[in-house]
Amino acid sequence: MRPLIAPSVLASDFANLQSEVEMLNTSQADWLHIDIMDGRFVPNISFGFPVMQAIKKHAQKPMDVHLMIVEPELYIEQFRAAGADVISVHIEACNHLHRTIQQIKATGAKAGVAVNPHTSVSLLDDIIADLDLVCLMSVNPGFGGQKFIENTYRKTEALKNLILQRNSQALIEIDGGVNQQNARALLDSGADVLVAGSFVFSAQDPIATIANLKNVLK
Ligand SMILES: O=C(CO)[C@@H](O)[C@H](O)COP(=O)(O)O
Repeated sequence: MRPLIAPSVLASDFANLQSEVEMLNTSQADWLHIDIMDGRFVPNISFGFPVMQAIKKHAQKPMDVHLMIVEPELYIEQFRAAGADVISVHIEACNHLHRTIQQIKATGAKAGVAVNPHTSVSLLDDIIADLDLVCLMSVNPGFGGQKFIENTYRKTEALKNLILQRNSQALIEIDGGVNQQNARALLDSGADVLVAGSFVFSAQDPIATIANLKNVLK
């Protein structure tokens, strides 16, 4: 049911990862958003396969994996084996995006493309029909806790139009700076999935915060 809520585990307490994942299991979160950073595509390093596998062991919800890495095609099968249900690669990181999307689908995972704030969604025109998800970055990727970029509303509308035009089934995911203030307007612009990291994990009551996001249209 729209919206899907995908808390970003990057903002969780890594020293208590099991209990954070168990908290998400009991919440109204739909997916767990997993940010993989390589220190090359983005100026930060997050975590890799062992941590993902540890999360998967306790997670009762699909893992939505956002690859902020160069040459993602080298690791798709490994991410799937580590428990990814949705795999998104950056358009800016792929020389052969169509091939990489087919590679993701061949593993049985859903295939997504992530788009940096400066990249026009018009570049997705010839791939949109093949996608399950487009992750629109509403901050520059690499860090949690950044300020939401307002141009995202316009971009979401443009992407929604493209999806309708091309008869695509792709969901629109918004990632970065999402909170209770902008959630409603994002959904009105066409968003389907809201990623929220610091807004959820720095809240006094993350379960209630997730519920409020989930029910923002009611
Ligand atoms: O991909 C990223 C950052 O690169 C995001 O998933 C952030 O982790 C979202 O965190 P908040 O902006 O909600 O704190």
